[in-house]
Amino acid sequence: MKKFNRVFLTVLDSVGIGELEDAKEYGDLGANTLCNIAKSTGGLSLPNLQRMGLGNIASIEGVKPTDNQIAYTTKCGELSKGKDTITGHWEMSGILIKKPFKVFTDTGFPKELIDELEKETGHKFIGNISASGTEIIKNLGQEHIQTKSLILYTSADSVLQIAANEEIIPLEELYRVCEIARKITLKEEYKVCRIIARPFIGTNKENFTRTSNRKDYALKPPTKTILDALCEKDLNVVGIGKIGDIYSYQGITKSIKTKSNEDGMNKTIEIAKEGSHRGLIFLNLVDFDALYGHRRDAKGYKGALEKFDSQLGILIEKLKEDDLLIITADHGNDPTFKGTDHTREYVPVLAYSKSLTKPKEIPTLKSMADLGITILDNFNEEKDNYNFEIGKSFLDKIQ
Ligand SMILES: O=P(O)(O)O[C@H]1O[C@H](CO)[C@@H](O)[C@H]1O
Ligand SMILES: [Mn+2]
Ligand SMILES: [Mn+2]
Repeated sequence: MKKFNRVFLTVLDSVGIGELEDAKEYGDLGANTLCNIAKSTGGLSLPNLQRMGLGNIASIEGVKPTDNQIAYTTKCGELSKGKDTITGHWEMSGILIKKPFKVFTDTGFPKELIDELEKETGHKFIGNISASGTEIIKNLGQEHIQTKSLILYTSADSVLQIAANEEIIPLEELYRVCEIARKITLKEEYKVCRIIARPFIGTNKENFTRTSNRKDYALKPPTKTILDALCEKDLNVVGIGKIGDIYSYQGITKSIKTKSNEDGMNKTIEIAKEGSHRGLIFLNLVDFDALYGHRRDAKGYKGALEKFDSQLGILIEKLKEDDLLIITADHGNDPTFKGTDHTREYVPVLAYSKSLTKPKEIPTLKSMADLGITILDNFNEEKDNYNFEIGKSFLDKIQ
């Protein structure tokens, strides 16, 4: 079987491709991030994804199906209970989340938790509701500047987010507060998946802008992941963008921060050019989700997809014969859908290498873990034996 020297796993954060069978349980019937963006904006122009075969996975306005696809294509479901970033990425690395992470969407956080936070950090907190991050800084930013109280909020995800103006609360102080919040919320009754520092700048609600100094403090993966298994084989596992944060730096040999999708792609292209080091280059492009999906900005989302597509052309060109590129997503976030939260969807899968002989459509994958297991399979030697609860390799199908 053909093996690859490096695997580039690229997660287009929130780029779903249609409702999953259980979408109803999530209130997400009808969600389809890619198709609805295309429909509502007069079609997408994605020449590189088109030649890879994206238009063969679903009917996307502007993206034509092709008989000469250059990548293997399919879509992939999610077995875990949840539709957030951590659940999706952890599933890719072999972890099945059976019990959804704790959320405080409808209630806000209990008073006891806020009291403890105030006591331990020496700060006051305002907000404590479920909100869109850009809206809440608009609404409470002025009060925050006047009183120096920190803005605390949640969403439909299992998150406790703390927003503060960088000129009022120095970044290091915000990070310190988030670390304390992380410790407190390790208690079972408060156990949210992530604490997120949400720094912003600006002087009034017209110009408050969040900065790229966002920092996530996630729970540690509960068990060994496929990333750990790769590290144990002395392979490189390079996390680009928020990958490091998502895995609490477990199973990562090198982490590279990024400022934007464009920056993430540029850094990935640089690595592609270098062409050494066996292993996994794991990239997350979060702008799709954070700047456009949650903001319900279909036009902006379209622009980001088209920008990605143009950089993808460069990446494809720079990849070596024995590199494998897999493009996928971690959940949906349909900007034409109600609310401002993620949507329970299939994700696209495109697998490309210069050395592939006859790319075609392959059967739908049941679990995102199939991606991780395929990567592990790629680096596996006969003697190796790993026990992951989920995941089936499709390496034999993409030869
Ligand atoms: O509205 P903002 O702050 O961007 O929040 C979004 O980002 C967080 C983490 O992905 C989630 O809470 C989601 O709702
Ligand atoms: Mn995500
Ligand atoms: Mn999100």
